Amino acid sequence: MLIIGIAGGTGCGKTTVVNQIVNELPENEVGVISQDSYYNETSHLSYDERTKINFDHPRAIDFDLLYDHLVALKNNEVIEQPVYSFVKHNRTKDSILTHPHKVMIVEGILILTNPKVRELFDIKIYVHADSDERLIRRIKRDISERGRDIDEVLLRYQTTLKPMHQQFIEPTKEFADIIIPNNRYNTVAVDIVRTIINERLL
Ligand SMILES: Nc1ncnc2c1ncn2[C@@H]1O[C@H](COP(=O)(O)OP(=O)(O)O)[C@@H](O)[C@H]1O
Ligand SMILES: Nc1ccn([C@@H]2O[C@H](COP(=O)(O)O)[C@@H](O)[C@H]2O)c(=O)n1
Repeated sequence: MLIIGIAGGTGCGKTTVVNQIVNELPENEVGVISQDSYYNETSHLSYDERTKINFDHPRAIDFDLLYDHLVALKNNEVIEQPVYSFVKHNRTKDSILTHPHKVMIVEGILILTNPKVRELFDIKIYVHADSDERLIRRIKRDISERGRDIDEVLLRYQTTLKPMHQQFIEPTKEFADIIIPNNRYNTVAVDIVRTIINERLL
């Protein structure tokens, strides 16, 4: 199994890059794990308390569960990937049966911050987009897809997104084997990554 970690700040285009890679690979050979599925289970908190969580800090993520799931997949076991709701700020009661594949892609803002999880990646990729570009994309996406309004996104950006990006996310660029510049759609970089995957799969 080849495990690829794809990190980068919110709105840099990780999900988009993953989809571009996946679309060009045979369906049965690739599986995707999202770090967002591994936000801590917080049912013991009220909705208001959950809105105050710093979702851009590594301690918001259940890295132990993510690590155990990746090891299980490596051992050819099927896992139950949790499903996360950005509207409820919590895991739902659902899970997705995720089967091991020749290529497993793990994407998320903080996945390169955890040393144990980082060690499991055969290829580490960091997607870069400038902060103004990421903010614009985040505003549009959170309003259209995640039930937020402009004030919520901007407040979160100033109080947590920006400082956490500088403290935890941007520094993980140094762990990357490949950095993809993604201020514009970068089909050349995606082609290169796909070629590397195909070579490793031979
Ligand atoms: N290179 C790009 N240029 C313009 N818009 C992009 C680009 N990559 C992604 N987007 C858009 O930006 C938003 C956030 O992208 P997404 O892939 O969800 O980022 P991430 O997973 O890193 O948060 C989406 O609406 C997506 O369509
Ligand atoms: N309840 C939540 C949980 C997380 N977020 C934000 O999601 C971002 C990570 O997802 P990307 O797809 O953008 O990589 C992260 O910046 C969290 O602030 C949220 O808004 N609400």
